[in-house]
Amino acid sequence: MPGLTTLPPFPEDVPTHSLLVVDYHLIKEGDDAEIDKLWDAATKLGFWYLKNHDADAEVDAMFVMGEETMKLPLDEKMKYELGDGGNSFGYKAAGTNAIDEKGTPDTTEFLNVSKDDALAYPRKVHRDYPETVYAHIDDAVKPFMLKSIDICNILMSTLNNKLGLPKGRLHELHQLEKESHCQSRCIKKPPGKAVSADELALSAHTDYGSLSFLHNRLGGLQVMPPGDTSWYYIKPIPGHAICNVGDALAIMSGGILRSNVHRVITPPKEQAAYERWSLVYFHRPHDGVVLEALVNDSPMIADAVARAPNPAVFKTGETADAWMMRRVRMRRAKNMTGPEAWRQSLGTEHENVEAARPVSVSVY
Ligand SMILES: O=C(O)CCC(=O)C(=O)O
Ligand SMILES: [Fe+2]
Repeated sequence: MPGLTTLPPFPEDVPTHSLLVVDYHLIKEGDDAEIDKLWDAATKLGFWYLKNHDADAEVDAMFVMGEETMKLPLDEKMKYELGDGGNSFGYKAAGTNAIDEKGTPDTTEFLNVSKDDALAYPRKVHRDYPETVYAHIDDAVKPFMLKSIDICNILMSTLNNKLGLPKGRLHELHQLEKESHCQSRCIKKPPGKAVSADELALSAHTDYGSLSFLHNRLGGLQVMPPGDTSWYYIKPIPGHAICNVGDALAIMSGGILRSNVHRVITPPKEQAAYERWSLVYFHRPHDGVVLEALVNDSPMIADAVARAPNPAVFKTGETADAWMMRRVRMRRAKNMTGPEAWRQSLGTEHENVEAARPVSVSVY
């Protein structure tokens, strides 16, 4: 099982970025100092470790489900492939996403399960999934989703209050009962070809949605901190999830919350020879929510937008649904017709990466 295999330790001698460690229990209890720490993390880098999340058993069960699914014959998995139209639920085969504007194919497989399909099971909302998903719907998929949703909701409402928004405002835009692109994602990356190669598994991106609740075992995830031009590994720490802010919350908050650019490359040093597994829950606004800064709900947000060098970024005019589908569609290798297609696949990383390092978008 991916979570339990003995893996080489994360090396000490690679450039690593430390993250603040936020204690979920303390956040839930409303501890002021811990809430300030979360605020610091969400506004400065947009990434943090989350400890005491009590989701380890659910995460391990999802890795079992993910491994069983990835072991199915390719032609079976292909029955559930996402396709090239912008759908993000189902199986993403290796080689179907582009990692650059030239259309270089990726090497990672995903299994994305919709929150709507999982929670409505046995009713189908969006699509069917491989039999392994249904075999584990009650012992893995639903428990993982429900736990992740609870955690994201608590973090989000804490940020809601710090942003000076009326109580429950962000919650109104992320209603569980409404259809959304919320999903779990299991990712499998094959062993790297060369120990030293910076082979890209996921090219530089920002996450589409509001909050991501990530679990990985091997290194490979990297961030480019604000104002920096280098990539730094985020060290996986047992029992610590990695959380990050996505574009939707960055936009709604007028840029106060940071959706930081990140990527995944071959795990460092001896870890490169191993399969890399990761698991994410993506918390996203429900379909139909227009992505724009909540300037009428918070003076703090209104002020941030008024001072922004490019306020247009915070009034996209696009719904969460359209935003997601455009970006997913334009990352497909088949649709990658050049720089304009690549640009359309980007979210706020366009601004972040361009500002920090103009060459990195075209390199990766
Ligand atoms: O696999 C990881 O560590 C990160 C995955 C990620 O960034 C994503 O799926 O958006
Ligand atoms: Fe990501």
